Order: sequence, then structure tokens, then C-alpha cells
Amino acid sequence: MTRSSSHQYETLCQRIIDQGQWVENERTGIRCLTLINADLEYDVAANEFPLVTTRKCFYKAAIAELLGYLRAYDSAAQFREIGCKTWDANANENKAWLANPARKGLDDMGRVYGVQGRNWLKPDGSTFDQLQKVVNNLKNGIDDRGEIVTFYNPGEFDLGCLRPCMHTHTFSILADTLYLTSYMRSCDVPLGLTFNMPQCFVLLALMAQITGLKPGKVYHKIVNAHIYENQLDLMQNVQLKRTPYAAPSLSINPKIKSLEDIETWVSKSDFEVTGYQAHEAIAYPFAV
Ligand SMILES: Nc1nc(=O)c2c([nH]1)NC[C@@H]1CN(c3ccc(C(=O)N[C@@H](CCC(=O)O)C(=O)O)cc3)CN21
Ligand SMILES: O=c1ccn([C@H]2C[C@H](O)[C@@H](COP(=O)(O)O)O2)c(=O)[nH]1
Repeated sequence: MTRSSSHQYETLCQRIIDQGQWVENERTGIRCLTLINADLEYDVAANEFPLVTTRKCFYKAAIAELLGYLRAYDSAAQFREIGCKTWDANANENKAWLANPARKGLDDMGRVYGVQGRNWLKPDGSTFDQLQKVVNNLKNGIDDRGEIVTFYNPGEFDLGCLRPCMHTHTFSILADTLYLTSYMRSCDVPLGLTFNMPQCFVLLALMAQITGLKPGKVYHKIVNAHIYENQLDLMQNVQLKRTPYAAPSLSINPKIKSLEDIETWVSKSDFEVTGYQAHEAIAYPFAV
């Protein structure tokens, strides 16, 4: 059985504290206590929604962010419109991006995440929709062992504000059950991870729902897991002193039946979490 996701989270935080090494980070100027390699697992079949309970997490914003990725949003203003402010700083305060001639003005994020997932540029100038291809195959029960959506396009890194952190999602079918393996190169454990855990869960649940498959498990593979130096005291002396609660569950509007629904009318209010008991919020500092 999968261990409660909040417990997996606190175990990872403790491992970083016990085994992590200090690494200077040039981009942000803030050092990070860093661990290489972590594996998390979420049981979508059992509907154990992976929300950290040792602090209040903002899952509505996390779900909105995922919807923005699936819709190929490229502007922080689009994310704000659907209830997510997480891209404001990287679009408008990141020094390297502000100085980049590719930036098209206020709120532009450039060719990141969903732009690559939905509009991968081909040499002939046309675009390829990775997500649509995967949805079409899964709907027909096909797993060609390459049901992959990747946002990672090294040839276009200079056209976006940040390289994607959760960069690749691989879908797999066994019998009538859909699995998801999600790869993450760089993980801000106090902040970003509390968004990424529920996002992986929702991505599998939604894809299963629109393809007619049963949801199985998510395998979340993290390479560089870190805590920024200015977050460490709150993590060690506040959050990790708390006892986790049981996992909540998630219900998704059953009227969502297609990728087009996700592109057109779905909003964060189509997702309802029940039984979320959490300790009070912690305002962790954010490194731009
Ligand atoms: N340093 C850093 N950490 C990240 O986690 C991160 C980035 N940069 N840049 C790109 C995205 C943006 N993400 C973010 C950005 C902000 C929050 C954040 O401020 N979360 C608060 C409040 C959220 C709210 O009120 O909606 C939190 O307490 O979780 C979370 C994830 C994740 N990513
Ligand atoms: O979904 C996300 C997006 C970003 N992060 C974190 C991981 C790092 O702390 C920064 C990105 O910095 P890089 O220098 O590009 O690695 O953002 C996250 O945890 N989750």
C-alpha cells in the first residue's frame, strides 16, 4: 500500500535535512540544501489526494496552473485569470528574462510548458500537439510505449522565462488501467512540490476520465530536491514539528469528457476536495 502522501513528503523533507549537501545557486543567488533522487507515489485508484497536511496548501491554484499548462498558456495574465498567481514573478521579475529580447512584454512567459506540449515546432514550420496524440491513442486503448508529453525543449530554452521543472509525463496502460510516471529535474520542496503533487494526481485522474480508462498510480520521480537556505528554519522548526493528518479525497465533475472540455470550459470549481484537515499556512520565501 502507498504510504500517506503527506507522510512521504515529510520523510523527504527530513531526508534533505539529514543527508542534503549545500549547493550554491547562481540563478537565484540563494544556496540550497540539496538531495539527489527521490521517488513519490500517489494512489489515484484509492483516491488518496496528495495534499500536504502539515501546512495549508493552495490546491485550487495548483489545479488552475495545471489547466493553464494543458491549454498552452504563455502569459502570467492568463494564469491569473483562472486563479493562479505563481507565474507573476518569473514572467515579470526575473532579471535574465527581463533582459531577453524574446520577451514580448508584461506577463509574457515565452515558449514554456504547454506551448511545447501543445505546439512543438517542427522543422517545416508546422506544430505538433503531443497531448492530443496521447489522448487519441489512450482513447483507443493504445500504449505505444511512447505515450509521452514533454515540455523539455533545449533548443528553445532561450525563448522562455524558465526551463520546465516537471518536464515530462509518460502514460502507460496495463489491462484497462492508466498509469502516469512524471519526471522532475528541480524541486523546491517547501513551495513547488506542494503544487506538483496534487497536479500529478489530477493529471492522471483527468486523463483517465477523458479516455475511459481506470486510474491507477502516479510515480513521481524527482532528481534535484532542495530547500532554499531562507526556508530551512521554517521547515525544520515549524512544519516538521507538526503531526500529519489523513489524506483528503478529490472529486472531479463527471461532465468533463474530452480534451476540448478541458480547453474550453473546465475551471478550478470542477474539482472538489473533501476531508482536507491541515495545520495553518506557512509563508515560505520564494526565490526568483
Ligand atoms: N523558486 C521557485 N520555486 C518554485 O516552486 C517555482 C518557481 N521558483 N518558479 C516557477 C514555479 C512557480 N511555482 C510557485 C510559485 C509560487 C508559489 C507560492 O507562492 N505558493 C504559496 C502561496 C500560493 C497561493 O496563495 O496561491 C504557498 O504557500 O504555497 C508556489 C509555486 C512553482 N515554481
Ligand atoms: O513546478 C515547479 C516549477 C519550479 N519549481 C522550482 C524548482 C527550482 O527551485 C525553481 C526553478 O529553478 P531552476 O534554476 O530552473 O532549477 O523552481 C518547482 O519546484 N516546481
